[in-house]
Amino acid sequence: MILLLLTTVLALAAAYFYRFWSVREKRQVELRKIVERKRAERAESVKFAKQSAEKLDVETRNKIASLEYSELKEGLQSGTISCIDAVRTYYFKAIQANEKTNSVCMFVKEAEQWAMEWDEKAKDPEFKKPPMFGLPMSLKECVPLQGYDQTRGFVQDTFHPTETDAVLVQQLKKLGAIPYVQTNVPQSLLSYNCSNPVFGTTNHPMDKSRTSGGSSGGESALISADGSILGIGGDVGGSIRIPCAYTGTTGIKPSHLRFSHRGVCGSVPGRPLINSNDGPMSTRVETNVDFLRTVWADTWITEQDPYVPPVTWNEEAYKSDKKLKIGYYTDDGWFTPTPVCQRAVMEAKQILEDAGHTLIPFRPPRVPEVLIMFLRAVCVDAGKFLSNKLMNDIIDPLLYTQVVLWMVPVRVQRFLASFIRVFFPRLGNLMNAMTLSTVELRNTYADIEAYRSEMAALMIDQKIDALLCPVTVTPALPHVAPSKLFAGTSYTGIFNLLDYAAGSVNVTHVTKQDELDLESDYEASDPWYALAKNSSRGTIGFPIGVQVATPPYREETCLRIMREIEFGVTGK
Ligand SMILES: CCCCCCCC/C=C\CCCCCCCC(=O)NCC(=O)O
Repeated sequence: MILLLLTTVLALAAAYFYRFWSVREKRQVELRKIVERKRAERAESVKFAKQSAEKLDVETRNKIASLEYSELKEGLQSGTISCIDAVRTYYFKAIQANEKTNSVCMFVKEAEQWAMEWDEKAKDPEFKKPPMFGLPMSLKECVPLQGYDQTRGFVQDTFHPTETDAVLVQQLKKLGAIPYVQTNVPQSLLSYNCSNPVFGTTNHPMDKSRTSGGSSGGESALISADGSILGIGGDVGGSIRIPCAYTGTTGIKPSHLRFSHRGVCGSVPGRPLINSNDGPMSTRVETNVDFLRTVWADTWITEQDPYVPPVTWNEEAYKSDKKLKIGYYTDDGWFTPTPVCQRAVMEAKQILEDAGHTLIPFRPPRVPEVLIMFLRAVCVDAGKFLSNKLMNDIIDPLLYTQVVLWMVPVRVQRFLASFIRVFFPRLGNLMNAMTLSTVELRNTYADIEAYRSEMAALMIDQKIDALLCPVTVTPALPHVAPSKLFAGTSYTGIFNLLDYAAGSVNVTHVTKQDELDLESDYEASDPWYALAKNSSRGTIGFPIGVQVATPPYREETCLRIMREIEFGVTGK
């Protein structure tokens, strides 16, 4: 009798799994066909951009291609450069950068037409050129651009072009900027590598086996390979700052309060307290400054979206010579960064002290707990939304570790945590991160609000204007590592949890001595430290950035400090 019952149960289970597997296989075949169509569409768009770029003579192209941001802007304003020539130059540059990095999702064909329309308008002597007249700009793929997909790396979201531009894109178009290319992202956006089944894997320009970071990794690869002069990324846990740090570029995530989120869908909708925001990325801090100074010159954004407070650019704060008090830390007490990431902070500290600022040791309290709050609130529903989407898609192999973690039922995670804690305490603790109930989630929201108050009090009491710290724990990682090393986001995630402005700026490069220090001083005391150590080997010459953070509405001070660090490093 028992044997019969057992056989029946096993047969039913096998039938269920067979059905599940065959339905999924059928869907996978459909999805693979969609990928083929999308890739063909991308190949067409590359062909179009190539043909357009070839219409420009090589001499003019080389001249425009060699210009710095301010020179290009000036040339467009004075009329020595036409919008169409600028767009064709940047089509050409992006094609070349893409061949090296696979950073482009789609070229924006309409960019040609928009450029010609602006050139036509400029023929009228009465026409007043808008401040971004003719500037080619790259956009992270998830930024809503009318007529183009925002797949976020999901095959199921291809061929669903958005009908309305994001408020920021509307503003950019009005200001004369020309979006000419969409750049790659990791599937789901919730990762700091850059790979998806639709457009493939984006590579670091210095080494194909490493990632350019994520989720704005298409942007960082394109910009650092000289295929874009200014791009828009997005950041909910480091997605602007980590790619910038990995590639030697610079970017800032403003507090989410300063941009509109109308019609914008991040990695997980319905996420009230871990705030994502768009932000500029480029090779120079002043390019980012110019961008934010222009889009915040008036209250246009607030007029389109009443939820955005009418706070305009504060030039006084950016230009101020008031000496600042800056709290710094090289180790957040959760994940000790590799020696080179700590050295970068100490060098930036020295630069700021030389400029007359006061730097004091400061470590945000209870970072291990903060990381749990961050992971719980960034996933919101323990990964249910994402795992449902992923189960109906082709899953990118570089995301497997993370996906498995989202698939394991939370009660099982909690049960396993008590054993895992014995030999891998840090993972054991994080295995309590995913929420079990709405009660737990509400408590976490309350904890985040309390933490914001606590940090505000600490900084006000000690009169601290800004914080300086590592961006992350290693130089650019091999593609597969970020999904295993999500614990390394404690340095960036905390500033999304606090909703601070936070930016990343290059300070140094990995040296032979850094590699020796890694071998002698960095203990591989658990699997995460071992992975960080192993992955950091062979990175001599890779760029290393630092992070500057300020409370909301102090983006100008954050940029001022970033600019001072950049000046101290480059002398220009
Ligand atoms: C072991 C316990 C289970 C935990 C499972 C957690 C899986 C990892 C989840 C989140 C990792 C967060 C990484 C964040 C990287 C930066 C992403 C970002 O800023 N994205 C932008 C966006 O989403 O818009």
